[in-house]
Amino acid sequence: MLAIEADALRRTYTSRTGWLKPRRTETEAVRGVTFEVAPGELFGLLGPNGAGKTTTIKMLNTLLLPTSGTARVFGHDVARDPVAVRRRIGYVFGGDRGLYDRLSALDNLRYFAELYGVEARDQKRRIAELLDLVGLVGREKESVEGYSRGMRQRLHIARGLLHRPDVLFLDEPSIGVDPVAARDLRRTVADLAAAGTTVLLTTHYMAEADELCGRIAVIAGGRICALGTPESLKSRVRGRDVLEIEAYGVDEERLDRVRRLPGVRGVSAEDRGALQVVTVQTGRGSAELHGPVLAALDGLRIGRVTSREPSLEDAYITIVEEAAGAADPSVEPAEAEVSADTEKPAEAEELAV
Ligand SMILES: Nc1ncnc2c1ncn2[C@@H]1O[C@H](COP(=O)(O)OP(=O)(O)OP(=O)(O)O)[C@@H](O)[C@H]1O
Repeated sequence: MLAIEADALRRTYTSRTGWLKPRRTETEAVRGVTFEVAPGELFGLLGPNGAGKTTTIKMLNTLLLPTSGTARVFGHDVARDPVAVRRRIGYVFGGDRGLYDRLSALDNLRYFAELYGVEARDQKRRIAELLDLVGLVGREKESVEGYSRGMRQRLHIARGLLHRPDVLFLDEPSIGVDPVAARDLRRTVADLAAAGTTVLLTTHYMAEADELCGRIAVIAGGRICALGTPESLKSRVRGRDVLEIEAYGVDEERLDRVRRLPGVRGVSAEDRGALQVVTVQTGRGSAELHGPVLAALDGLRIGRVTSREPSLEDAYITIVEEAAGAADPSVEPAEAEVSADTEKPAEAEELAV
């Protein structure tokens, strides 16, 4: 049996804007998403801001009703049998919500164990196991107020696992976590999957997705635009070389000049402190493009120039840009079926089972 089956899932949000003349606005957040996750798989959902990742997760974990389409978790339909689904899942989201700061980690876990209906005789052993899994042994009696972000995130994961869920949804777990703590967090997630828990992870950190995920779905504009192993996604940009140029004061005009050069397949720029890093994807063995690219950036102070193999991030940027290019705004997506009972989100923000 599959751990997760999403079949043509759609979700349209309806909101009212304006005070004197209220208007109904519809946002098609998820527009027909289909994928399957096998038991024990570590599956990644990647996509730009507003792509529909959280909405997809909220439909799978029963916090939101789909507008149309179906989803099942270990065979239980999320809309028809939400209680059975909730018994099999845990949900951990990034950020600061969801823990009691004044309480110790131990008391937080005891409280949530009660809430999740963990049998009294199992609680002590289960909490000890989880503190060990997330590396908080020795710190469990300290109040959470004094915890770092990384420690909080690991405590969140322990909380999400108290009732031994078969599937764990991790929505941007490493947001705001420093690199060392993020590495520990990745180890915890990898251990979890190795022990048989199915994990559905969303992240904006490509290196994290590359290291952890067996398969990845890239979602943009509410649709899946690529699905496969990290290697198969990277193979989309295989045969390309990546040129990275550190520069100061990069502007759109110069980037456009680089984009227009023959042999250039993609260009992006990212702020890194006072400078920008311009990433140029070119055909393989295109050392001859170094000169023209630098000439197109003429007038800027240039730092280091390096050439490297494409990464998952390069593949991801290409996939998302191609999807944005392919989306034709003049073509209306198929009609969404908005019915009264799917307009309001389910009340529960916490998953009590
Ligand atoms: N409650 C809501 N009411 C109206 N629109 C919403 C609501 N929640 C999300 N949206 C819209 O739905 C779209 C998808 O949002 P969603 O949060 O699922 O994206 P995401 O991929 O998780 O983004 P991010 O990476 O920024 O978290 C966005 O356009 C967002 O503005």
